[in-house]
Amino acid sequence: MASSAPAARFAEGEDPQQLGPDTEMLQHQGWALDADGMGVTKTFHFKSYFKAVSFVNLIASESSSKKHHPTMTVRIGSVDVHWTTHRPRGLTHKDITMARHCDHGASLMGAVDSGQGLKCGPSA
Ligand SMILES: C[C@H](O)[C@H](O)[C@H]1CNC2=NC(N)=NC(=O)C2=N1
Repeated sequence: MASSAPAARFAEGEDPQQLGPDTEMLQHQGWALDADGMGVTKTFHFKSYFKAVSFVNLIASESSSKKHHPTMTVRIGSVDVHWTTHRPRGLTHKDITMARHCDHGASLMGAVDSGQGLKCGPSA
């Protein structure tokens, strides 16, 4: 059989009944499950580098207060955000809540569709 979509793997102590539908909702909002099902990633696009960095700072601020931190890659007009929980290992309600916070923050920061972000380089 060809490779199929990954299944979410929730950390011990989480409620899959609750988090299953929540994860599907995130996938409808453009979040992709990691191949191992233990994390989610989304790329947010912006019209300027300053907006991209401002978005990172918005997420950093909430991360500090919630003590839950993403891996973020900043490019000239986009930011990749990855959420997973290291301990206990797997996807948790914290990842879901923070991913939603990212979607909210991105719209406050004026995120745009992928084709409309600032680009740099030979293919720009
Ligand atoms: C003690 C501290 O709260 C923990 O180490 C936190 C810090 N930030 C974290 N962030 C993420 N993404 N996963 C974690 O398991 C995690 N643990």
